[in-house]
Amino acid sequence: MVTGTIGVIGGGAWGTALAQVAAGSGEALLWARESEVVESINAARENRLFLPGIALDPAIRATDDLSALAGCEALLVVTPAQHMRAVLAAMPRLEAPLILCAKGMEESTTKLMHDVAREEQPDAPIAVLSGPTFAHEVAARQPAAVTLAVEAQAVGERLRARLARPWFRPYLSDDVIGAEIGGAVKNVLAIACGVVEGRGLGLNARAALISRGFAEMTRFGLARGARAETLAGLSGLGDLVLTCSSTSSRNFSLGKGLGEGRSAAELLRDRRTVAEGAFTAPVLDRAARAAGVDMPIVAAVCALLSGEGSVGEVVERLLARPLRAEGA
Ligand SMILES: NC(=O)C1=CN([C@@H]2O[C@H](COP(=O)(O)OP(=O)(O)OC[C@H]3O[C@@H](n4cnc5c(N)ncnc54)[C@H](O)[C@@H]3O)[C@@H](O)[C@H]2O)C=CC1
Ligand SMILES: O=C(CO)COP(=O)(O)O
Repeated sequence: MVTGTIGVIGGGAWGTALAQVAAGSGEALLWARESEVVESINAARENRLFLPGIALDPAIRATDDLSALAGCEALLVVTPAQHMRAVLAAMPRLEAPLILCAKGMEESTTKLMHDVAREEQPDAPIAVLSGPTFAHEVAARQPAAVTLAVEAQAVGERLRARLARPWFRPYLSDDVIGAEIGGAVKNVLAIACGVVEGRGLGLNARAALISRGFAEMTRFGLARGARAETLAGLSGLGDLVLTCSSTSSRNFSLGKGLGEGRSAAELLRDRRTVAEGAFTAPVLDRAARAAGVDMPIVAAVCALLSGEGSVGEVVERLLARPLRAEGA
């Protein structure tokens, strides 16, 4: 059983919500880049910048000193995907388990987060925590379930015991690749579903897009070594359904703006919060083409983000694709 302090790297909405989870059975020490986040958590028990209005557990302490987390018994790594490598590289060599929580792929290398973490911290056991979890609901202790994927079962059981709450249920898996691919791909598909909403294309179109998007996720996942059952579980289909259904999703909201005719540049300018799908889309498109995997919805999202076509043209291109068998 992991009984000591859990470190949380990243004081955005999700890092703060996970600190709330970890603080339910011990101390959570959260590192945030922004001094105002550190001050607001320590002085007011609230993250006013990224998770306003939620009272935080007194067992959460915040720090701006990354090295202070080196002695923690396990570390939840919750920076945006593009910043994870730099943050892990800035830490001393770690042996405590790293629980990766970002949903994305590295732009410069097309690598998944566990590959990046292994390169930067080769001695640390790696776990992936992913699933349908809006931060504000988890932080308010509303019921949620996640996939906790770890290759070493004993490590997984220890982490699950430390993180499980009556309202937060981790389901163990050993499919680290599958858990990561689900979370990364669903963000891109959520942008596409937002476009459907913004353009007023209807609920039938959205359901079709979720199903055909899931077929793309499955094709890509299987090509990269994921298991189909993981992709159909909490971290894949579960998170896809959540994120494709609500403006609480930053990715869905971004797509909705695109569907309403606003440009990606305008929508992404001056953002404080992260919409990971905007970074993942071109990387995923590149990786899919390299692997010979057909991902037309992902390609359509890329075209919209890069301004290569209007919403009308991109939708028309998707609908003009040849008709084929459902399983093909
Ligand atoms: N918010 C949510 O409901 C959920 C988010 N996630 C994932 O968690 C990850 C973090 O997202 P959120 O906590 O929502 O972030 P957020 O959008 O609430 O905040 C942005 C975060 O990015 C950090 N950041 C910005 N520039 C940085 C840099 N140069 N180096 C390191 N960090 C930097 C900020 O400090 C802040 O922590 C993402 O991969 C997201 O997909 C996963 C599940 C739920
Ligand atoms: O990953 C999430 C829910 O599981 C959060 O989705 P957004 O990043 O689109 O807000």
